[in-house]
Amino acid sequence: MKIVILDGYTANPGDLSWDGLKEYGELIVYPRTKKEDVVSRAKDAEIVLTNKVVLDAEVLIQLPKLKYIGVLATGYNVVDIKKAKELGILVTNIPAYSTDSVAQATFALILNMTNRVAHYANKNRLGRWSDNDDFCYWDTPLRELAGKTLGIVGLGSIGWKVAHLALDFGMDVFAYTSKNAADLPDGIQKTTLEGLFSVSDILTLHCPLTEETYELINKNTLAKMKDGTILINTGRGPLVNEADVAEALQTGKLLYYGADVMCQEPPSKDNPLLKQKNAFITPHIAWATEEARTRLIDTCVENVKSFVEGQPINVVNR
Ligand SMILES: NC(=O)c1ccc[n+]([C@@H]2O[C@H](COP(=O)([O-])OP(=O)(O)OC[C@H]3O[C@@H](n4cnc5c(N)ncnc54)[C@H](O)[C@@H]3O)[C@@H](O)[C@H]2O)c1
Ligand SMILES: O=C(O)[C@H](O)CO
Repeated sequence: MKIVILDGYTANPGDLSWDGLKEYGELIVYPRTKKEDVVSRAKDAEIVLTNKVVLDAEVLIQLPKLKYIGVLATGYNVVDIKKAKELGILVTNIPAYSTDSVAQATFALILNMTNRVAHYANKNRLGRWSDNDDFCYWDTPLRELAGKTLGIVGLGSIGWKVAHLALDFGMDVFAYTSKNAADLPDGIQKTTLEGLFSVSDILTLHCPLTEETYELINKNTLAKMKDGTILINTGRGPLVNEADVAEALQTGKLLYYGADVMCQEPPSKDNPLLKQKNAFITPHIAWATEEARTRLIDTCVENVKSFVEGQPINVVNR
């Protein structure tokens, strides 16, 4: 059995090991693969593993030996899962490996906006505090989270964890979710999408990228939000229309945009959000703690083992 990893570098830049996979076949690990090389690299493989290399219908039909795609991520929007199913290719993902890390990163973005730690540390390096007349100074709005309303789109593994952290901060928590209101823990209130837009001081996106959620945040939905809403996106870039978000940041409709993901990754240098003073963008690293990447690789090996043994787990296209 030939196993090909198309873009192994980000999950394992050298500090972890793919050796667990060697038990299940001949393993070839490419650090990264350009679009034009995908078919030639994957064509003899029964098992292909990808994090962000796109396997769309056009690619899949050129891979007749392929039996299994293991997505090295929770979000599996890079694979055309319907076409894969039609072709008899099983697709799995890695659920919940980075829940704690992504929830932490979500609050890192939020707390950066309320407390601006890097801003003050940088100014103080330049002598701003030393030159001050009083024992303290601030030149950004300082905000307390307690009593503010957090709106969550998608109450899965990450949304759930974020909700609990928010409750611990004393926030009021609302969620747009298909779960029954009665099944939600105390303190998390179910609402409609419209309801969520109108109550949230901070709105955070934790749903997958699908046809339904593509550009969920756009000119029209932004208009339904409170003036000065904070928007957080650690889900996927295309959950928002970036041009509309950039405009909302300029008009003040959005106070801040905090994102770990962008529509194009890496983004082009002229993406307006990168230069926007009230946008704080991290380079898709919420998942990338050593702890989470270790769990990712462990689950990847479990997924491949289960597939090879005929009892596949974490299948997303049954
Ligand atoms: N930035 C990162 O490093 C990083 C890391 C992990 C995951 N992610 C992204 O976060 C997403 C969520 O991860 P998770 O582990 O919580 O996944 P999950 O599958 O546990 O939860 C997703 C939730 O979204 C809900 N959902 C689906 N469609 C929806 C819709 N239209 N409206 C509202 N809710 C909807 C699902 O029912 C589910 O409860 C992933 O799909 C991925 O895109 C990003
Ligand atoms: O979905 C995920 O797991 C992260 O975005 C990393 O790819």
